[in-house]
Amino acid sequence: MTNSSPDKSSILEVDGLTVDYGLKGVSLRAIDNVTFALRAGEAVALVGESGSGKTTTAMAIAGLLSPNARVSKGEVRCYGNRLPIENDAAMRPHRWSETSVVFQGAMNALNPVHRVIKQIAEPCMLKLGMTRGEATARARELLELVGIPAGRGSAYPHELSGGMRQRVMIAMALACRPSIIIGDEPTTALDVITQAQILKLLGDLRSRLNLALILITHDLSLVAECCDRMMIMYAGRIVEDGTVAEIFAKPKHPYTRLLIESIPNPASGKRIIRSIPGDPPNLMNRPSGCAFHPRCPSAMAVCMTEVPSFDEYGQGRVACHLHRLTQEDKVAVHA
Ligand SMILES: Nc1ncnc2c1ncn2[C@@H]1O[C@H](COP(=O)(O)OP(=O)(O)OP(=O)(O)O)[C@@H](O)[C@H]1O
Repeated sequence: MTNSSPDKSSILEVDGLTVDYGLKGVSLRAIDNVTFALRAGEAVALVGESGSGKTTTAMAIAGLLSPNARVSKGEVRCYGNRLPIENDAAMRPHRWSETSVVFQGAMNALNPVHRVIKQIAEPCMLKLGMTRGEATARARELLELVGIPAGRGSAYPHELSGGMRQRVMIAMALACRPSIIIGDEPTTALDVITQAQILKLLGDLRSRLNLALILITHDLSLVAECCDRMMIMYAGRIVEDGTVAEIFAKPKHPYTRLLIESIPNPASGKRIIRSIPGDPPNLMNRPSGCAFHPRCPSAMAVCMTEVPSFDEYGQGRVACHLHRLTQEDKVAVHA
């Protein structure tokens, strides 16, 4: 069983998902044939440079795509049921129920004129059909669950610290008892200590509630700390997917290797960090073949013409012609 082929324990299956944005009369393919499965309680990081399609993937799963987005191909299934992600009205009952999102910058997401307890109680009334009294009791429980004394629920967002506001966002995300939480850079706006506390909270909640977590981040050190698996995206496609331990120890895609080499590592004593040469591609003019080929130090002729398909290894998969060639060489040597 591999990560690309879901087994019975998969709660989420993303199958060939392809999303285009319409922009001033032209169409931009933001994600292309994204396929993966997620098991209950699993924590997966979506990693890649800006514009690689991480947020589009997450918003499609959560049914929160912007109005100019179009799901051109593929589907998302939750517990085996197809979600109507392309249809705003049909998606309404599913939103925040199976999958919830914790965005960065809670101040923008919270309503400044309502007390936070009211904001947490609201989805409980709307989605779970609770009375105001029941919803308020649940909101108090949720506040305690995320480490805020229930009495603080009478505060307005501006009366809370950044870390507490992010905890409120997590409480809201949990309100409708989802199985999957998506954290879209959930700690980016916070200081390092608060960041660590919020990540610890997400980790604790994950094990207490058996939540699956999709963490979108640029920060690979966070991935190493809190995820089991990572998927690396480049120009709208997954290029590598595997366990965090395996990928950090032995990245197979040249892009993954360069991403990992670009993290500062004081322990290594290296003073010069290698940055990835060149810029991420313009998706209006996507490079042919493997989209990474213009920046790849190992590019070969085939990389310019053919989109690499996935090769599966151990618990992972990688889309790279070089990897396939190296494997074929190994087979030839052993023949
Ligand atoms: N609403 C939109 N309309 C048009 N293009 C969009 C829209 N949202 C995203 N895009 C484009 O889609 C591509 C993928 O963007 P997306 O936000 O999914 O990437 P990302 O990896 O999450 O980037 P970041 O790390 O900067 O958030 C980018 O080229 C982006 O400019």
